[in-house]
Amino acid sequence: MDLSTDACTSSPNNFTIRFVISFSLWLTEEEIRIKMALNGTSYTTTKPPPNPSPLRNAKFFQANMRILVTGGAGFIGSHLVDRLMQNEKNEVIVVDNYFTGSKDNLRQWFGHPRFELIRHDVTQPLLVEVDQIYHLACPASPIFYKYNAVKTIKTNVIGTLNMLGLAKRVGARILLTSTSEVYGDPLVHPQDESYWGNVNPIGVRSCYDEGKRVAETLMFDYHRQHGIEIRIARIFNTYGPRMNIDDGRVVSNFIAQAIRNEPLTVQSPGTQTRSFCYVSDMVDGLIRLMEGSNTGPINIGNPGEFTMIELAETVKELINPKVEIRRVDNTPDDPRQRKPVITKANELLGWEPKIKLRDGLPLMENDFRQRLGIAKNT
Ligand SMILES: NC(=O)c1ccc[n+]([C@@H]2O[C@H](COP(=O)([O-])OP(=O)(O)OC[C@H]3O[C@@H](n4cnc5c(N)ncnc54)[C@H](O)[C@@H]3O)[C@@H](O)[C@H]2O)c1
Ligand SMILES: O=C(O)[C@H]1O[C@H](OP(=O)(O)OP(=O)(O)OC[C@H]2O[C@@H](n3ccc(=O)[nH]c3=O)[C@H](O)[C@@H]2O)[C@H](O)[C@@H](O)[C@@H]1O
Repeated sequence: MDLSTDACTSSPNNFTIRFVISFSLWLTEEEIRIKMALNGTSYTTTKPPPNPSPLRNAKFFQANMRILVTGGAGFIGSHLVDRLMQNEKNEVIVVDNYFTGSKDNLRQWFGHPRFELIRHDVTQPLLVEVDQIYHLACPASPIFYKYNAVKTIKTNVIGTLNMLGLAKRVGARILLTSTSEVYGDPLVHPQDESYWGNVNPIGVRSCYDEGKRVAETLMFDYHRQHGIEIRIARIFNTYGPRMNIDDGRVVSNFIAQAIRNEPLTVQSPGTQTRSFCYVSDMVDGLIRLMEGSNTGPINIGNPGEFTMIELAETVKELINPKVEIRRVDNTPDDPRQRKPVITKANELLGWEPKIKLRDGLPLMENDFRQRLGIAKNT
């Protein structure tokens, strides 16, 4: 046993702790943790989950895995639910406050014995018995997350704290959908997970960027301090069917504009870049991350990088060659470039995106045409 825990000697508390560490042959987990902290080493072991609550068996249907999806009525969340529901050993509980999501996205599962939908705001505590938590709840479109900035940061901080508290109580594994926006307006290009970012802490986007950064911090603090099993995905711009038509994000804007024969609004300068991932690839990456053994953070995104002018030209070519491309003002703090390094996702999860932008855009066009009631060639 290493007795050289001399980091602090003055405080009586530390003296007592050292005494206990030195003279106890059977160290409790808490004692080992304190000893490691005094040594300056980090504590990353994972506690076994607590005994399942009797409530875990309260329903007549016994799934192998009970999975909570927060924000499950939203764009990515509803596609994730579809995929999880395909496995008949899964039971899925969705909680959502419908701020940017819609019950319509989950209509196909209403009445299914393995599915439950709860109207709930994650800034309030939640008591359910689950084995896994996919924590997505948070508005994602800049227009919507800026609309009530204080609520956005509460959702990111208090919401994540509540879900971590739930994970701790029931011993569930929790996955956070973080964002490439933790890299801010990156000074390193492309971005890998070791980059700490360049984020404005007091800007109009900070409720989201800094909110997600604190959410990541909370995840790692619960992991180190309480042994919670965590997974963090850093998602890069994702697109696909079910995005809100007037969502404000660039792909949904351009597709809706092209279908309605309205000018495509390229925000200045138009040379800013993004890398767009199709939603089915994203869901595949999230499930692999949850099921794998790595905590992350792991970038999940498609490294194909496009300027906004290139995106507008592609949408024009594929959807409406007659449409005008119009330059409009940008919003503050818009990141100038963004492209993920996905080596970690590839090596640790065996994941890479399959759908190219040119193949994904028409799939989204079909969904938008159906919802807008505008057929092709009219
Ligand atoms: N789509 C992307 O490009 C992208 C990129 C990076 C990160 N993400 C993250 O992925 C997650 C899902 O994004 P999305 O594109 O599906 O967005 P979305 O807006 O479609 O979905 C978010 C869902 O969360 C719900 N929600 C918001 N605040 C809530 C609260 N306080 N309590 C309960 N529910 C709440 C909304 O009603 C909605 O259903 C978000 O956490 C987002 O930050 C998305
Ligand atoms: O993937 C991410 O990490 C983040 O990506 C997006 O944030 P952002 O990239 O700013 O998304 P958009 O609003 O779609 O803007 C992308 C670019 O398109 C431009 N844009 C947007 C809308 C438009 O009509 N025209 C246009 O040129 C913007 O100026 C910006 O440069 C998401 O909305 C965030 O939730 C997410 O976390």
